Amino acid sequence: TSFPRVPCAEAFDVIEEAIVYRHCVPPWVWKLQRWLHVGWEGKTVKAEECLNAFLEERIRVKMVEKQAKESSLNDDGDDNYDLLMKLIVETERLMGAACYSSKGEKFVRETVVSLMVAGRDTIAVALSWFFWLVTTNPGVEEKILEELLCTIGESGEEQGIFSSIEELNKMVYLHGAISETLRLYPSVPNEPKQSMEADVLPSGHAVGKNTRILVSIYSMGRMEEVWGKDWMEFKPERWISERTKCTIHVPSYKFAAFLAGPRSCPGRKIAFMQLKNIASCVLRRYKIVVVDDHPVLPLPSIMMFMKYGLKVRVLSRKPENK
Ligand code: HEM
Repeated sequence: TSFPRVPCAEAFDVIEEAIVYRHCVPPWVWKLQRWLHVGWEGKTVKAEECLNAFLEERIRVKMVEKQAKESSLNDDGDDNYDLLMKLIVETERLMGAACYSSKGEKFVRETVVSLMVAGRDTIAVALSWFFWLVTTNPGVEEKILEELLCTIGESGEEQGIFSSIEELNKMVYLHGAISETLRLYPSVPNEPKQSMEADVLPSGHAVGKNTRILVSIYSMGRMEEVWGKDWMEFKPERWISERTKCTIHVPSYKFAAFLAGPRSCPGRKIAFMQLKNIASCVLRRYKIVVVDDHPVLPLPSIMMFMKYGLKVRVLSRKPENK
């Protein structure tokens, strides 16, 4: 069986590929293609129209919801909004209602696209690599399940797993397994940067003005001098202090999956929350078995996609309850 088609998700894939494409051809080529609506750029223009129409509709629905909430006689001042509602409210507050109607909607739509680019495939690819690593290291899977049982007990299943951030924070071993996944298979494997001025790197290498540098986050996670002789091993224990049994703080210049410095990922905490929640919901209910002889290889791209996806069998852990 195959999954249902989701046109806006397909449009999103085309737009993401355009980012890679534009790095591979001279700018005049893709700009001309875009102007003529041909080639990959022709597809991208259509994909943008599809995605924009989807987002405009979602924003319109949210605006109606917001107005209904504001005019409701029972408005109790509850500001427990979802992210999109919050974004609309804040944009309106900062721009003023008049300016919002001309520029605000575009701003909200573009912000949503940025968050989707930043937070969609990064999480999806991290989960693929996580499930592959965990299910091919059964000892790790057992320890995660044990930790889950200690943290939320049997009843957690009905309650939707974690009931608080405190509970989530207790999942130290799972945190280690996710960090270890991102060390070996960072969702963003390479970071291209360009120098604005000539400089000298801490290593002593001179860098000229306007020079392109490719930081390989993938290689940094696999350097013996940084991670030790066992760098190839998938070891969640690496992230846990033997003395305190708590998560060890690893500086972002060593573990660079979320990059370091002022432009590092602001979604890091949300990412860990999502990854921990999804990983434990799935592992608790299902045993994932990777199909024999399925080749698991990274695809050279802006994201650490699996070249052939991850083919698995999903077995219920509690067949008697089904
Ligand atoms: C496993 C998950 C994630 C990883 C590995 C990751 C990694 C990164 C990296 C390496 C960057 C720097 C990109 C660059 O400068 O070229 C970045 C930027 C960013 N990330 Fe994440 N990210 C993840 C999830 C998320 C999520 C869930 C969100 C938000 C919901 C998010 C929001 C952002 C934003 C807004 C930026 C741009 C920051 C800026 O340019 O100043 N990320 N992320």
